[in-house]
Amino acid sequence: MSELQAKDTVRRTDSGELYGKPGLELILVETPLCRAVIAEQGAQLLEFQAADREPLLWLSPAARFVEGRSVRGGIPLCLPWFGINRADPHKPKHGLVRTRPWSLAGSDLEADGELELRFSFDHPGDELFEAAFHCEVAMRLGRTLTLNLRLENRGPGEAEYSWAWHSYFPVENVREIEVHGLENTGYLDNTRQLQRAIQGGSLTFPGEVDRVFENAASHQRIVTDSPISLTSENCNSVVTWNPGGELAAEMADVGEHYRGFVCVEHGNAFANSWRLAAGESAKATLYLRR
Ligand SMILES: O=P(O)(O)OC[C@H]1O[C@@H](O)[C@H](O)[C@@H](O)[C@@H]1O
Repeated sequence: MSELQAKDTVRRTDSGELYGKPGLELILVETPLCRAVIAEQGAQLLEFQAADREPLLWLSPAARFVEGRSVRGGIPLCLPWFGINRADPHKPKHGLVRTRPWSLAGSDLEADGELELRFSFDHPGDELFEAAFHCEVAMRLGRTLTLNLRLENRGPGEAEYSWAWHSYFPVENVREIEVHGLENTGYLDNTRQLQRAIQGGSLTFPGEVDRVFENAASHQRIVTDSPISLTSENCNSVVTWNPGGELAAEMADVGEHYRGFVCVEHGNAFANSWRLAAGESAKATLYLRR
């Protein structure tokens, strides 16, 4: 539907106005179906709440809003490499797009009341990541949150991309929740130099947990009083993370708040990384709701 109607529900604001911490430009969406806050930097969704539902995403009470730094919470997109850059560990963790300016390329209010926002990002190719690429993220904001990614390799040859939507979900106490949907799946344990292990039953978080599940199922459920459902298409890796108390104490934007979130991240990393030929593109989708 019309861009005009979308304008009535999409407002530009900033982190000073919304959180009392100036620093980043934000987009506030309010429709009869949901409320969302998005940082144009990184096309990072910070808040999403469907009408009559509890908030879907966790935004750290200690989050910082600084240009060039990722905000702790919501859904940062880690790309074109996930985690530590294995070729050069001195490069920034989780790639470069989460801390860069993106452009809001368009918005449409659909007939069913859902709002679609489209963001785009172009990387020219440089010393951080040699291949040029183009990235589009479409957010469909309704009762369900739907994220679509399209990534196009614009480099002259084949390039490898690993990435994830690094989603932070709110929980009352991370020690009391379970994640279902990863049973009997192999993982790389990032707390033990990526040793391989197999997840037996449901996943729990008694302390630091940092696991990369390759070739994972496309559906998970975070079991709390108000469960969260995660379904993806063409995301073959799932990463689960909570730093636990000791590590969190060293993270200024987490600290004592570590109990209040769990990360269940969908993407394609490690064995599932995308190898794209020159000019080739690939797509993935994530559906989240509670
Ligand atoms: O602090 P960052 O760079 O946002 O990363 C947070 C965590 O992100 C997770 O995805 C990784 O598996 C962890 O190893 C990492 O610590």
